[in-house]
Amino acid sequence: MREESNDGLPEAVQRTQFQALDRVMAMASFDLDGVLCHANRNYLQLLGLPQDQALGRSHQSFCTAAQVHSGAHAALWSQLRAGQAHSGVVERVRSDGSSCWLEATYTPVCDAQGQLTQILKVATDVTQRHLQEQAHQQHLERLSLVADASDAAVIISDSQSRIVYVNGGFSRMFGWTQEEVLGQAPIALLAPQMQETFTEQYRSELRGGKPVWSEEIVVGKQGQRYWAKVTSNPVINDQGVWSCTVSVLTDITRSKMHEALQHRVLEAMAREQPLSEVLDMVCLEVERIAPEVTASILEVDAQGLLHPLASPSLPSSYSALLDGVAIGPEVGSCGTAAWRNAPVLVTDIATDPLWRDYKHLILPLGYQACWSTPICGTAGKPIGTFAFYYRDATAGVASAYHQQLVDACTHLCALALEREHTRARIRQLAFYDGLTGLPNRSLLQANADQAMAAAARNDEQLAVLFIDLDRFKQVNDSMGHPAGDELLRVVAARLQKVLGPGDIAGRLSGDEFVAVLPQCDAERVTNTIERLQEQLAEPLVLADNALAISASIGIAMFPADGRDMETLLHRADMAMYQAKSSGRGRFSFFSSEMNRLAQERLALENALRKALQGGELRLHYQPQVDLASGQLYGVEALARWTHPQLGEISPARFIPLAEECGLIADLGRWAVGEACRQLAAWRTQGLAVPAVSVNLSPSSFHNLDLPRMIADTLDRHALAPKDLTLELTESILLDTNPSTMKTIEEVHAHGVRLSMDDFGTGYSSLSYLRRLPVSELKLDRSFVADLENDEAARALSSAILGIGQSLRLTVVAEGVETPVQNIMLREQGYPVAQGFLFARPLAPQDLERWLVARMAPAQASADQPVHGEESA
Ligand SMILES: Nc1nc2c(ncn2[C@@H]2O[C@@H]3COP(=O)(O)O[C@H]4[C@@H](O)[C@H](n5cnc6c(=O)[nH]c(N)nc65)O[C@@H]4COP(=O)(O)O[C@H]3[C@H]2O)c(=O)[nH]1
Repeated sequence: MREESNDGLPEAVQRTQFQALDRVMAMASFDLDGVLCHANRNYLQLLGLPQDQALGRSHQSFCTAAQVHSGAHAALWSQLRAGQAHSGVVERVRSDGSSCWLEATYTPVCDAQGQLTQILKVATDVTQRHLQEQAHQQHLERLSLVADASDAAVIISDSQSRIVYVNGGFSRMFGWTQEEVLGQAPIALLAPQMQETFTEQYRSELRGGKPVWSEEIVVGKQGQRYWAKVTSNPVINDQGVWSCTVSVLTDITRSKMHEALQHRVLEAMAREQPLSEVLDMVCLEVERIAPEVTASILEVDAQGLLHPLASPSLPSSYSALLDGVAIGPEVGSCGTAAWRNAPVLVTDIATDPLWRDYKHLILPLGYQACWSTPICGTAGKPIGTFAFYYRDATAGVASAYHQQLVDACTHLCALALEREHTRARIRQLAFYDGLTGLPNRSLLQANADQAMAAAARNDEQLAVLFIDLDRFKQVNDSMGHPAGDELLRVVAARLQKVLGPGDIAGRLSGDEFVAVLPQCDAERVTNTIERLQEQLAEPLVLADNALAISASIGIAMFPADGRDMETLLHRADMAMYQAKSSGRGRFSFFSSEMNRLAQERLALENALRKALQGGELRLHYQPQVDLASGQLYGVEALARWTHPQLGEISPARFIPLAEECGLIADLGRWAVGEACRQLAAWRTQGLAVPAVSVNLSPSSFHNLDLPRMIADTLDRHALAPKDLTLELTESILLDTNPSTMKTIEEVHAHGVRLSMDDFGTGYSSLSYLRRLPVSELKLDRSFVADLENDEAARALSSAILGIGQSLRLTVVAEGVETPVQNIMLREQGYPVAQGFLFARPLAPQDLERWLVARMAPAQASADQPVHGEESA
């Protein structure tokens, strides 16, 4: 190796320096082709080559294949040949193939003429250090990999609480990149709601070298919230100074929600709080954790109908509207979620077709979106729905945080609902008869006790019915027990069909049933029993046999026959035996007087039914007289019944009976038909009867067919609609049946006149006169009776006439008995009157005589009475 003296030092000094370098450094020189020309001992040692094998080798042979192939080697040599030095750590290959790392400087060397002649290389072996650094680097990379792969968010902040590092978990959890958060204070960033005092306390702990643990609600870049477990460890440096803090945040939202909800819900369940309270609490807790939602829980029953269970923050009027709605493919979010058995998210209620039929209920409450998830029972079928309503559809609807809430809640709701179902099932087993589903003896007793206490408080009667099936043993023995069971089930169902909402039914044992009817007198009992016998008599086919069912029924009344259930049951049982002994399908009251009355009433009812079918009913006609001219204005048809044994029965008795036993519509139809027939017959005889009035009770107007029936009848007898007047009573206004008004309007539209009977005795509001299309008022006879002696009656009759006239209605005075009444009414201006003064209700032939007598000019005056019914 040639020595150069280009730095101006004396050659001896230079030599000494070189010798020193030669001792400690590896040195070599290459010609411009890269051939090794000289290598000192250190260099040869480093490469593991003896001098004779080393010299003459190319520089490239000491390089790695990668350096050669990548062109790095060629680039280095181009640089050197261009006269540029190169320094750096380089990897070189030893003779045994292993790698060594050199801290090397390649220096191009020129001769005295400035001509580049060789490349001088000075190097130190840094293999050891390099390997250590490499290992360290790898270690760091692995650490960073671990930190980034972790789900936990890691933050390193300096002693000023400024973020210097965040891992990948942090970015995934909160949405910020490292660059976005560097230099920020972690607490201000993630938990801005925290008080300053918390931050102070936190820093003071860390400064003291203590780790800090806490559980906080933290917020991410998009406002998403987590419940996080935060562990912060201070790092204290060699000088004992707090240099930085490593904080690890773990998402514990799910477990925390479970914990918060579960704890409260399970505690409430353990305290036996009612289901609605438990579920209300779930909703309120959810709304506390996530104030942007309104929670609602609905039940889905076995028939697929929705029932509100809890929605404490929604108006109860809204929930009530959902009660009984059937689930289906387009029934809002909840009905659809239950139908699909999958969550349903509707982000725009106003336009989504699923809400088409329901949006008008919820939009006015300010909600835009609704997300509903089915609550599934152990069988996997939906037993309820859990929904979030959102006022603002843009703010994190159905976010991961909400999903976690839903997961926690649906689980708890399922638990609470199933527990309720189990309890209901236990109650069912303990208190209900397994075969028929009716209350068993214990529940019957409890319910009856309550009903009796109420009856005693309100001074009301109550009936206990002991019902025993006839020939049940025969069915059981001949057709087998399954048929017997089926028969009992059918009887239970038919019994329930007959009873009203406040009535109580139960099965005692075998074929013995009991019914308790609160607020019930003997008449209602008889009606109920008749309906029950009718129901039981409906045809029934069991095991291919047609059966006729009947029951013997005994009745005991509270308080007359006993004041406790035991006594009443015992007496009803005794009465039942009495009924059974008199034949099948009978009933008997425990009290003989009541029994007599009830049996009489039943007999009368059956007789009326027969009378109606067998033509025992007749119509009598009472004339209505035009007071100015004395001419006949019309006749009122009044029903008459002569019983073969009991004789004449007053309409005041048989009309209400016909109402109660459902015969009134038939009676009305018959009366209209008969009155029209008679009017037509008179006209054929040449008798001028201008019109006939027929009384119809309110329930006749329930029949939508009535207008057609009336039109047909008029046609059949070639009568005009104005020939018929229908008399209604003011009680029609209490009738809530939707058909009533429609039927009245139609009859009126056909041209049949309507008359308001007994006017002045009923309702004080006269506004109905505007609603009802009547053309006639009938002044009640009580006013007429008092006319002579009572100033007020006179004033009222005059006022009623005034009302009639101002509404252009004909006013007919009823019950005119004396000439003085007649004169007074005439003076007041009454146009028409009716009463015993003119004639009692007359049989048709008597009316004919009356008319003939009246028409004969020489005969009696208009005020001359004719005694019809007495003379008939
Ligand atoms: N004290 C007295 N009474 C007089 C006088 N003039 C007539 N009357 C009686 O007053 C009643 C008038 O009939 P109403 O007010 O429609 O009252 C009727 C009517 O509401 C009802 N009714 C009668 N026939 C029928 C019918 O075919 N169908 C329906 N639904 N109800 C009927 O039975 C009620 C009673 O009918 P009746 O016993 O026939 O009683 C008749 C008649 O006999 C009088 O000057 N003095």
